[in-house]
Amino acid sequence: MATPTLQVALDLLELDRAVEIADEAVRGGADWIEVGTPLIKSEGMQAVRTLRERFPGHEIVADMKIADTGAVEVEMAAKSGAGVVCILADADDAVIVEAVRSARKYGVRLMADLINVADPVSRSRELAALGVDYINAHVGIDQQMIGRSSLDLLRRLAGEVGTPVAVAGGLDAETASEAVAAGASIVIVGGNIVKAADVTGAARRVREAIDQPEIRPREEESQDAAIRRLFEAVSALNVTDAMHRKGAMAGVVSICGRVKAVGRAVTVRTLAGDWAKPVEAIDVAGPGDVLVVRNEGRTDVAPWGELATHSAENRGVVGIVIDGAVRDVDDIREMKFPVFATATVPNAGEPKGLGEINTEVACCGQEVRPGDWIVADESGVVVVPRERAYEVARRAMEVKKNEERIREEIRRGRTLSEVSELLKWEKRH
Ligand SMILES: O=C([C@H](O)CO)[C@H](O)[C@H](O)COP(=O)(O)O
Repeated sequence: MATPTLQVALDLLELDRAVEIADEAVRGGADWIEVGTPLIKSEGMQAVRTLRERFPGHEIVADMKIADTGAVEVEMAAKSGAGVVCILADADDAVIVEAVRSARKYGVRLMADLINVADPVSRSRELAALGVDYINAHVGIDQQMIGRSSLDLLRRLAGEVGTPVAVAGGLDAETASEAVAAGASIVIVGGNIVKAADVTGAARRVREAIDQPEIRPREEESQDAAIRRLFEAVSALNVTDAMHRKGAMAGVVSICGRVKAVGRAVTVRTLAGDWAKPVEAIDVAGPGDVLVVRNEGRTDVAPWGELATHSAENRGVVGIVIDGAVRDVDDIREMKFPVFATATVPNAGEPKGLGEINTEVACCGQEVRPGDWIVADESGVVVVPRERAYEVARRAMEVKKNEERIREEIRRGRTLSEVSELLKWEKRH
């Protein structure tokens, strides 16, 4: 079998950064350079021309995702220097046929992107018959975030399609190996190379993985375990960024400084200062849960203190969030237990038992339902609706990865404004 091709996908918005990253990726062993769809939308065909000039020895792939006017769009990309042009597999046959005619005329190859195709095997056969050169088993970035897998798609095509098959969608060194073993001849990697601080190192790891595929047995992981693993690896900031800057509680701070809590919410609504329900909730909670207490928003009386914290810790509870005050702060700090509150106050109320456990509560500006996920650290507390938890956790990890490259570019001397291109992307009115 021929050595698989490594295609690096430059899904960036800015050409200078893309050229720099492409250069580093090529040094790590990337063969083909893909001008990603976001880059084409941001910089137009100039991105294809520039990369063609800067990398004369490498194939340039224009990820046009063509949906209409097949001939014209292939012509644009071909005349700008692309050798491979991407079209949506789902485009009408009329578009595909025109794109193929144009590709033949300008001496370029067509890659059909299976993103969102209902019957990938029969569509791939149809596309091959229409003259498409490569099939790309691609699961898009938004689809990856809800758990779709490009390897699953690739495996469905194995042995069914005559044309060379590419694969794209969240691949890294480990999954790139699996992709080659599953029959991919072109392995496309975007984020896991271009977002790395060390792009060359990341590309090299994928290169080695596809040249000498090594399949390690994968451990099964439940969705809950994956959510927890991802949330534990990111910050509360990454999580709110992933939620379009939403979900953060207002005015609640960490009592113990640098601590972190990740878990599902057990909610408590209590009459101000009535500490019976918060303490009873410890027995309702299980290991890995976070108690979220609404104390009517009052800060003059504490429904929580050191003894409750001890009891919660023993039970395996991993954090407490109080829309209200806490006391025994010195003892809690010694315990380094993650307690988040809006205030501290010495006096407790009485255990009268007025309130509810595990009903919806409004806490510091956020609705919290039992089972919602809480991610809390020194910057504050973020609530993630339970039905979106997996997607948000995946997106938060992407935010974190993205920041790795930005941090590296700042370290090299660019300003944050330059890296983020703030002026270019100011909203026009
Ligand atoms: O085609 C892509 C996507 O639709 C954005 O344009 C990506 O290039 C492709 O998914 C590869 O990127 P990663 O999924 O980040 O590896």
